[in-house]
Amino acid sequence: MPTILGQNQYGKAENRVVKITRDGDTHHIKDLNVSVALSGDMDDVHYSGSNANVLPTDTTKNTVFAFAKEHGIESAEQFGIHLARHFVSSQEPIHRARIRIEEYAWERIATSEGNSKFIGADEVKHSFARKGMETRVSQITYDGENWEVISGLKDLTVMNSTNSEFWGYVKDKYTTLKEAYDRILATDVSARWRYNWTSDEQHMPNWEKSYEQARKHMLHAFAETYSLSLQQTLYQMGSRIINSRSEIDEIRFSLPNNHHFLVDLEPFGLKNDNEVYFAADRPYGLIEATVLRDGVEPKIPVDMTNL
Ligand SMILES: O=c1[nH]c(=O)c2[nH]c(=O)[nH]c2[nH]1
Repeated sequence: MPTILGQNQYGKAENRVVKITRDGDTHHIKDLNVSVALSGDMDDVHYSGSNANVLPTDTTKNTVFAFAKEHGIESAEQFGIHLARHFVSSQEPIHRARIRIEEYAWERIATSEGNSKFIGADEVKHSFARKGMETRVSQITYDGENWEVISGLKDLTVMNSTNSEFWGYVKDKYTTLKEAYDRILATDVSARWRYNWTSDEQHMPNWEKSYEQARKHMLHAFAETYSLSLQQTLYQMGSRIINSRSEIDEIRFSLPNNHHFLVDLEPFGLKNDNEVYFAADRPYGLIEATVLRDGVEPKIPVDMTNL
């Protein structure tokens, strides 16, 4: 044989598993990206195509999701140890398992007012923002006379682990979506808001405070809205800002609907009680709209991605 097989490994990469643990109405999230790589007696499959030693990569994916239910996710390390031990000890031909895990950190959306039935002391029990992801953006335009200031943010990832439904939609012969009465609502907020300040340089808005307040109102509205659609949540987020910040007249959102699908664990004899989700990255719904102070002209471009 003129060639020989060198190092090899296989498995399912990037299994996006989200586990919600419900402690009464306080929820906890574990959000992992788990990649499995197995190696062992795999000469035959490469040389002759015999799959006799091959545990399918699809099975390694199922194992990740089933283990999230069966063993929980105490820590990424503990979860990885369980998985690696399982593959090596249950499959004779597999001698080595490498589990790589990225963990995405979430923090609770803090609120101050305590003004809603969904709000605890100072944290919402089921609303989270991904740590350290967002970027603040601004665009300043001046023609020698007038200013236009548009500010905003992108990649602010938020999640409600309950208080979201989606049903009553149009159904045609291609509709397969099941109505949802308790789903995860997650999005990466991209928002741009326009200030009505145009010329009086003695009376500029306080940009820092305004940004901080707009962001806060947006997050509170996200957390406090019992959502029947992402469109409804979007409108609530926008109108909360317009109603609380007189210096802002217009806000435009681009909100991907980051789908979380409940994993079917029945084939493994496990019940999935809204605990283990597959976080899909694409395709995603994309919900976009402008919210305006009544009577003002919209000026933020429909396609604001370059803004
Ligand atoms: O909040 C939603 N809005 C939609 O328009 C939509 N469409 C869909 O399939 N799921 C959802 N969710």
